[in-house]
Amino acid sequence: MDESAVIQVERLTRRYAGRPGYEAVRGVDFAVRRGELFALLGTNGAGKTSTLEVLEGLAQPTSGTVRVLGHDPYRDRRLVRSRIGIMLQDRGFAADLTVAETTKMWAGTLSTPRPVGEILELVELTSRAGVRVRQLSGGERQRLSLGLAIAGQPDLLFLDEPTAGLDPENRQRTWQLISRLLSSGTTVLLTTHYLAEAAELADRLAIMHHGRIVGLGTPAEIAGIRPARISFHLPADARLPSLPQAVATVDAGGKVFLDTEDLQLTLTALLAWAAQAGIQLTELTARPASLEEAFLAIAASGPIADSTEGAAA
Ligand SMILES: Nc1ncnc2c1ncn2[C@@H]1O[C@H](COP(=O)(O)OP(=O)(O)OP(=O)(O)O)[C@@H](O)[C@H]1O
Repeated sequence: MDESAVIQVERLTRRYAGRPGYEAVRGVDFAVRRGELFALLGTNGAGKTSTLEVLEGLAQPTSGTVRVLGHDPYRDRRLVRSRIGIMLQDRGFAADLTVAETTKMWAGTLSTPRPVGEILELVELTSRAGVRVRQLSGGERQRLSLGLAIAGQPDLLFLDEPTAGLDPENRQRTWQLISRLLSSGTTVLLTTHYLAEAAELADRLAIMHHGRIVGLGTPAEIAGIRPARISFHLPADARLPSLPQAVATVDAGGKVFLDTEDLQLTLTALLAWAAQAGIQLTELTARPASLEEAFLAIAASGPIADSTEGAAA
């Protein structure tokens, strides 16, 4: 066990009653370090929610060990609950209460709540304090939900799809709020379907696929499983030599793409050749693979063979 970890998950499995032999989570290991934002990504039905429910103390693992802030989140729920915040996707707000009343009511249930004014300030809802919840926009409602999640000054914050359905401007605003929380030392576990969100916010991330973790690392490390890409136009009479580590393709418009495992090596060779031959490479771009490309490659890989699938529970 890593004693410095805020969340420690070892060989976690989760099987649902009524689906004999079907494991939604199949031996998952990961640790979340103090102060980091760790994102859990996955294809649909990959097992993110099933994992999250165990971490939040809402369900027991079928097997394996989970520690949250040093405790078993299910058995020691009382100890853990006061130190975590959970932002739910669909919090059932009372539509007729105002923003301030909703926040005050929630803060009243907590042992060490922040003052209501501070909560509203943190999620930029001060000017909406007297507005009824039913009149809030989708973005404001999500920010209220975030406000309630941080009301108890949690050491650990669970954010389940915090920007689902938001427009780009509101998404950016929520990202800024989350970044601010991180800089104040809160540890965050985020699940999201927006890869750009994970790329922007996550220190490290895990990609789940069919109940397993199939990629774990920084966004750059995960993106690095796919080749980098160089693209350019060549003059019609030029012939490209063979370049180290590169696989070349040409599209119908004559644009050349070089996929490479070693961007620096291939690019250096390309530029040296062009300089020596006096060739102008127009519209030249070079970039590493994106998190999205890596994710799509993983998602396209299909189910992972597993001897427990279909076996008796
Ligand atoms: N209560 C349940 N009973 C039986 N099977 C379930 C139950 N909840 C989830 N499952 C199944 O377990 C698998 C994992 O589901 P889970 O909701 O954890 O995935 P997810 O990664 O959160 O998916 P999504 O991104 O689509 O929300 C899916 O095949 C799902 O149908």
